[in-house]
Amino acid sequence: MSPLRLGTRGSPLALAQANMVAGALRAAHGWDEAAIEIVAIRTTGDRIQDRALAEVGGKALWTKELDRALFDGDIDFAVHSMKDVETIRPDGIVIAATLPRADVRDRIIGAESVAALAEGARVGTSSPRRAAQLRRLRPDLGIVLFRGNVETRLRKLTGGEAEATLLAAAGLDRLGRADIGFAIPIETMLPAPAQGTVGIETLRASGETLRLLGAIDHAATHRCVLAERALLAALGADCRSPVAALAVEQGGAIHLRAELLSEAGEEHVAGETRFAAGDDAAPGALARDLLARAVPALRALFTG
Ligand SMILES: NCc1[nH]cc(CCC(=O)O)c1CC(=O)O
Repeated sequence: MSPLRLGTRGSPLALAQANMVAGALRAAHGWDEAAIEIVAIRTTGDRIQDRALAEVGGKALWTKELDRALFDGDIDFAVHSMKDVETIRPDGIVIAATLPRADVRDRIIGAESVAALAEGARVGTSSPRRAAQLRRLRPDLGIVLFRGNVETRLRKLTGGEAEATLLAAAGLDRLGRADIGFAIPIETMLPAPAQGTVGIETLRASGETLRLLGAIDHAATHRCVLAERALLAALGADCRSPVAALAVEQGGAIHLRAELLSEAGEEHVAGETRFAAGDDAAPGALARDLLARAVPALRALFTG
C-alpha cells in the first residue's frame, strides 16, 4: 500500500497535532510507521508575521495552500486546528473527523489571573476576541500586537514587549508546555469557537480515505465543533471576529454559549441555548437572537 499523505502546516504545534493524528490512525488500523507520510506545507498565514492578520484581508490564510494540495491530489487529507479554519469551506472539502477536544481554556502567562495584572499592564495578543474580552474586563490594560507561533510569543514576553500574554491551553499542552501560565475560567473568558479541537479534512469524494479517517472521529467533539461553526456561519463571522463560543455535549444534549464583543470591548452581548444533538437549526437561532439584542454598532461588525 502506498502511504497516505497527511498535509499540515509546518509550525511546531501543527506538527505535534499531525503526529497525534498519525498516531491515532496507526493505532486504529494497526498500521506501521510507513503507512502515513507527513507533508508540511507553508501557508500565507505562516509567511506574514509582521501585521495583524485582520489587516491582511486575504481569506483562508491557514488553509488555502492545504486546500489546493487536496484538490491537486498532492495530499490525501489535511490536519488543522479547527479554530483557524475558515467558516465557509470550498465545496467538496469536508471535516472527516475530529480528535477528542483538549482543554478549551486560555491561559495567562505573566500574571496569576486577569484580575491580578498590574494597573495599565500591557498584554500581547493578536486575537481580536482576546483583546476585546480583556478590555471589557480591564479597560486600563494596554493591548500590544503579538504575532508568531507559541515559542515566538513567549520570547517576546521574556524580551519585555509586554507584561503578559494569553495562549490556548491546548496548544501549550501539546507543545509540552503544560507547566506555564494559569488557566482562565470559561466564566471569565469564553474561548474561541473550536478552540482545543484538531480536525481532519478531506475531499467529500475521497471514498476510502473518508472511511479510514472516520474510524478515529470523536463524535461528541465533532458535533460541538459543527454547532460552534454553524453559529459563526449564521453570524457571518470568521476566526478574526470578536466572537467567543463553546458547545458542551452531555447525555445527547448540547449546551451552546456565545458572546459577541465590539473591538474595544465596550459593547457586549451574550447568550446560551440547549438543544438535542441533531437539531441543526439551534445555533443559527442563537446567532439571530444575539444579533437582535446587540446595539447597532455591534451588530454592524457582523454580516449575518
Ligand atoms: N490562532 C493560533 C492557534 N490556533 C490554535 C491554537 C491552539 C490550539 C487550539 O486552540 O486548538 C493557537 C494558538 C493559541 O491561540 O494560543
